[in-house]
Amino acid sequence: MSLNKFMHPRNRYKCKRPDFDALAKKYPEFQQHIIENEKGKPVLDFKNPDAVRVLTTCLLQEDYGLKIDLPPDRLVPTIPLRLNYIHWMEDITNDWGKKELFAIDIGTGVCCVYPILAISGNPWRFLATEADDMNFSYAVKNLEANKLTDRIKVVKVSENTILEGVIGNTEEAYDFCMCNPPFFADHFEAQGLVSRTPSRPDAKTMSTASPQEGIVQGGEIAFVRKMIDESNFLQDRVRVYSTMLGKKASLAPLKEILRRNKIENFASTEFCQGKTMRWGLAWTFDKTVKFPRSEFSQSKKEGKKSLVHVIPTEMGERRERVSDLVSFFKQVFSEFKIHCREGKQSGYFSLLTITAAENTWVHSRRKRRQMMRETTAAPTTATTDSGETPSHTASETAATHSNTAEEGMTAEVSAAKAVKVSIPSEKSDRLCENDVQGKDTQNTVTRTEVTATVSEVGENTRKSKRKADNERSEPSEELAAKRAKRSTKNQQDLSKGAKTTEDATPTGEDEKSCAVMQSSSEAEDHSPEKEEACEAKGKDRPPAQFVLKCHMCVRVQDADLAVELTWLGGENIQLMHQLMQIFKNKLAARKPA
Ligand SMILES: C[S@@+](CC[C@H](N)C(=O)[O-])C[C@H]1O[C@@H](n2cnc3c(N)ncnc32)[C@H](O)[C@@H]1O
Repeated sequence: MSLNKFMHPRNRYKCKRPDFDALAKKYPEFQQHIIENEKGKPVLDFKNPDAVRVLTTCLLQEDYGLKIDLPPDRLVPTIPLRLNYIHWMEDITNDWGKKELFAIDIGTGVCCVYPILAISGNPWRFLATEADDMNFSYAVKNLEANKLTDRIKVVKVSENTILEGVIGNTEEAYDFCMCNPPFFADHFEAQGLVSRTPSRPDAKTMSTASPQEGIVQGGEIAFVRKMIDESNFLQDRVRVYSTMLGKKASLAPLKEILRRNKIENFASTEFCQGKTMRWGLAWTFDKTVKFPRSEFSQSKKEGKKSLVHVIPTEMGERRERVSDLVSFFKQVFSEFKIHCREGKQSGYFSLLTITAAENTWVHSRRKRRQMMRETTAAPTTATTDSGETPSHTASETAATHSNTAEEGMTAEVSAAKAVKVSIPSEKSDRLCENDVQGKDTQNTVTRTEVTATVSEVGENTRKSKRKADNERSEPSEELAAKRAKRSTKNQQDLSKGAKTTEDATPTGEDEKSCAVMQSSSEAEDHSPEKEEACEAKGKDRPPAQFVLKCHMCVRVQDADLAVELTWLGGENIQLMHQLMQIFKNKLAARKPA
């Protein structure tokens, strides 16, 4: 999959890819490396390091007016990928109210690629460091040949230091530093023999880095750990420290190191180009610095339209079958008046399409709230742990509790304060009957006592509650008109159903099950003909107007069973999240077989 759509929006190559035809006509050295692919299109052989080198020198000449000399046995910087990092630094520093920035490039390489690209679009200056003799002399030569020495100063450094030995004894302050560290711990890793799984196809490009450029003891994690240590000593001598990472797996341990060093203000991002992905990590000791949000993660989050819940091993060990689980879910559907149509099934999976005409799970909560109010109208005693009368009434307390637990949204529960509410045993029986218990709910209801938790719930929960409350207060015709409008939209969403599933960019296990889902024509077909055919066969027809429609896949996953919901349409995706939580709670509350 090409990642170009996630290239930085200002990357000049995002919409206008290098024109190989035009470059070949203008630069004879480039022409030599052009081959025709099977469709007769001129392409470059990216596995040939000479071809990659010539592409970089031609682009630097054509688009930046620079004459750069790149030696044959050193890393060739690819320009479009490098630009993403520079644009990220522009985004970070954009609102500082200062344009003329002074920055550091750690390990600048043979042509100071980051500084030369960065100063072409910004009034910045750079201090560039390099530990390798050959790289250093090429860097000096290239800067001189292009008259850039007044804005970029390159210094030869010892490889035992990263920043401390360079700026530790000076007074100068820098706005930011950037770095493309050696990624690998040894030759095996550098050749892709360690981290590349056998199932992955061969890399489309060859690394052109020499060992001194690509390999460092301990790999990139060790290099950046040292950088973090040194930053801890240098503190705000550099306002923002940053680095690129070659492996996603390095992000989590490095973030942990930052946390352990009590560096709380940090951010990561993705640099995407073609089929290549790199990661950026930045941190600061300055609390006023605000890091921009990563477009890539954001879009992945928004595009994620399926939820998977694996039923815990203890239950898997009961040798429960897919069909048992489906029967269980059918009871839940009937309790919540959710229409269910069965699709393909085997001993290993079962596909269902579920349609809810109304949000019965919120209604059940309302009913229970009402019941709680009635309950607390009777004399109750409510005390906090400290023995004080809580400022919340018992009914509010119980309602909040029920809201948090049962609505099952991903509410951020914080500042929890336990309040014990005594409820007459007869009433609590009624509560037990309907209550949804489970480990996720953290709620305990006994015959004689309800231990409720007064919680601050996250903004999401509040918003959705506000929306529900507004709807409740709307006149019924308005509500009906609104519902009808939504329903039309839902139908339109449905006609895009297959695409929605594709957009979900599933990974790993998700991918397998989605593939199964997409192959199920019955589950996908929502045409009126199909609905009528169902009716003719005596099958129940799904409601034409609905608040939620999704696919459900119950399947064997390793030793366990899993249930996956994939959004097809409805009021909002939050309803699917709520329903999944209801399922989780019901699953956790059922009695052992
Ligand atoms: C992966 S290359 C990056 C080169 C260039 N910045 C680029 O992006 O193409 C890493 C560079 O860091 C240099 N290097 C390694 N350790 C260093 C250190 N402690 N200080 C400065 N440079 C170092 C290497 O010689 C090499 O040129």
